[in-house]
Amino acid sequence: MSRHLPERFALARARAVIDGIDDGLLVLLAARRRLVRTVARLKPAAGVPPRDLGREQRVRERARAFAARLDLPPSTAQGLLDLAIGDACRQQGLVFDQGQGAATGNALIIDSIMPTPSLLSPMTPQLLRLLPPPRRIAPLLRVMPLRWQRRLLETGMARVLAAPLLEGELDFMHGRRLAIEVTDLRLRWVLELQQGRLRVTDAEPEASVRGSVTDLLLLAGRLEDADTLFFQRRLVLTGDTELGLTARNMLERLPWESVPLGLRIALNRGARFARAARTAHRRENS
Ligand SMILES: O=C(O)C(=O)C[C@]1(C(=O)O)C=C[C@@H](O)C=C1
Repeated sequence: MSRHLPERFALARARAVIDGIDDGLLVLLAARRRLVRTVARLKPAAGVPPRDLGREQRVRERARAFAARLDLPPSTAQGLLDLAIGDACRQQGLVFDQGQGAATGNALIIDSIMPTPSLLSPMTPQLLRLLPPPRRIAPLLRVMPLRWQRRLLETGMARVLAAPLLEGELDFMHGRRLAIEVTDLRLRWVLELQQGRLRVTDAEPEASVRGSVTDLLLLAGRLEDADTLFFQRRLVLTGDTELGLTARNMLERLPWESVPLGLRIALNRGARFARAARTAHRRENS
């Protein structure tokens, strides 16, 4: 029995992380539902039918193409999207037939009047403006318990920083505490290197890196470099300058190629999306 102990322990840990990821999926599904509510309100005024099979088709095709790049079986992506679209249909009182997506009841199907993707792209900023800005998403994130946030973050960092961690590039963090503050999401995590892994701790930080979720994502997705972000004060360093600067230099040298491809794509897409949404919101407010 005891010879299985390390494996049992590792198994329990891995399952706990899976639980955290499942929670993340549910948070995203809840966010999708909120947007479906907005879309449902807009459709009658926009003269668009409640059920839109063309759109559903495109949603599925996008998911299939993205899944292929992530090495995810197409049927898994298909199943997930069927679930999300089915939920959105029920939410709007539309009858969802999983097979062909044929709507019954009162829902109108006027596929032919749907805009082609090329006509859709100029609308993107308008649609993006409908997304809640990060400060409005903050309360939604707070429903995710702190220990789940920690688990997600620790797992994410372990994957992104696997190579520098192995090569000892983060050894300067031993016993040091650096905070990452996501200002618009009102989130803060204090990081410390413990037994070769970056952990989130409750201790007070010695230095902090502060920025908006979009700018931090742009940095993580390599769409902006640390130098520019710090120079433009979109990222701000406070506290122990030496620790902060060492962390900053490390970020600068991060071997991006060593980050798993799927994660790189996800970070890059997430960052582009966040940037486009921010630009759309800024235009609206200017
Ligand atoms: O985009 C819409 O109009 C939605 O209601 C959302 C959604 C979806 O889940 O993606 C659901 C039903 C529509 O037929 C098309 C798409």
